[in-house]
Amino acid sequence: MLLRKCKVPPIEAEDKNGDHVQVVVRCRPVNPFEEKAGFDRIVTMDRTSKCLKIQNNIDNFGLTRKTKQFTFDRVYDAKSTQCELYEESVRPMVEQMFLGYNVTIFAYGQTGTGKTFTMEGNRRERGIMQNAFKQIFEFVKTKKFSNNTCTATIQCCYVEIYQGKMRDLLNSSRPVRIDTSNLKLPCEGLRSFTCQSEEDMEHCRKLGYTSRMTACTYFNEYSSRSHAIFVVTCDLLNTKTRKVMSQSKLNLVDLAGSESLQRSKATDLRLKECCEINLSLLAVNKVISSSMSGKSYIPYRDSLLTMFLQDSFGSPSTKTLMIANIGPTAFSYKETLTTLEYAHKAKKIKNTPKKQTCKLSAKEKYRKTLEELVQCRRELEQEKKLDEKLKIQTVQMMQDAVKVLLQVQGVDHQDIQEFLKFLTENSDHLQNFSDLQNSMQFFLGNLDFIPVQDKPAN
Ligand SMILES: Nc1ncnc2c1ncn2[C@@H]1O[C@H](COP(=O)(O)OP(=O)(O)OP(=O)(O)O)[C@@H](O)[C@H]1O
Repeated sequence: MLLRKCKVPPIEAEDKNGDHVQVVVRCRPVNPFEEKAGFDRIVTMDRTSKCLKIQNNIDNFGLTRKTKQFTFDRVYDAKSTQCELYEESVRPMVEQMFLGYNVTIFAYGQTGTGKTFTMEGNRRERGIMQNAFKQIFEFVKTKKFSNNTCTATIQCCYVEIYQGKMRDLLNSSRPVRIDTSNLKLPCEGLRSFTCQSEEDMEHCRKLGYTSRMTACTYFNEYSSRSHAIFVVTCDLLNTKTRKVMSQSKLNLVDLAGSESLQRSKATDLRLKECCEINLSLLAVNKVISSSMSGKSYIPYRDSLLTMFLQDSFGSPSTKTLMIANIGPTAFSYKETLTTLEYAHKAKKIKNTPKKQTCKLSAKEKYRKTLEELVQCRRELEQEKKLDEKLKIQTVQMMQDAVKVLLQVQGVDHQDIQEFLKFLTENSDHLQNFSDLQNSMQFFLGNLDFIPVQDKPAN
């Protein structure tokens, strides 16, 4: 087991494991058209080594077969389930929203590769959205029951970008326009709904989904012709002090699919849509390239999509997960290779400055401590039995975390002192593994709600 000890400040700001854009690749099954035409399967994956290989098509002389290899944060082959993808790659990202981060999860790839299936699911399998709604309300309920010091306000809205215009998918009668000065939601006129349950959110999703622009194209019977962004905002309020403890959001993005103009055989409106989609995806590509090369000017303003998602690329308060969807056969070799190269490039974007030599701000330190504890709890849950060394280490880690918080400016000292007391009194009575887990759960449940002001630490 990998049990990392919480560091007592100063904590070095360079994060070795998590602040790059996370990139996973998902390959859909062979479709009936590819099956019938007998296209070769050209993509192979190894989930353990996270490595993916793609073979090129045999050239005109049938001579060369070259293989290109890529490594990503995770790879999912055609047999992988929605549930596996969610549990391994998405759940830890959504968890970050409760720590005050803005989280963006987006599906990218050629048309017909399964972006909408991945995000919205179908009648048989829940997609990322439904699973995220469940996770959010599980969190809200746990917190409300574990202590009554906090309330969470969860709101959602659903917007589509179609042919360079924004449209509110939950209220199409009102005009919507971009407003980047509004940090919480870079939009004006977009209607937000307050949700009390997972079902409320699902209702909004379904409502928006049915209003989306779709059309039958050469590649996909139900092709999305727009970029759709479902935004969940989460405001945590301390009921005792009435202070807002954190405001964060989750962007769930189903991008329209890229298409080769030549191969798509599109004409008229479909052709216009196709051009518009490709242009906005090119703008995303340029933003990724500029963020990666550390340029000071990032061309966010090149498209509505990049303006709306501005804080998803290269911002220190954002965690981003890109799901690159691809097809498995030689039918789309070129497009698949382009998606993989693009995704590989995105993997190099860092959401934090390269190296910070200054100390972390109080809020960052607080978040980091919570992150370490959440990670520790996850690792603990995978353990089969509790040994004495593990117990001592974990309790020590919780105590260190409390000390970190005590040194952070703006923390409500009285609350933290209470936890320290709780830990000291209880550590000797931890008899078994579930005691330790409960204690950790209790600790995290309460710790999450201690307000921290964003002042620099001493
Ligand atoms: N992993 C998968 N398992 C089973 N079916 C899949 C999978 N991925 C995609 N499909 C099926 O492939 C078809 C195309 O998927 P989908 O519409 O989600 O593609 P898309 O990338 O969103 O396309 P577009 O960009 O044109 O909107 C659908 O019928 C979908 O159910």
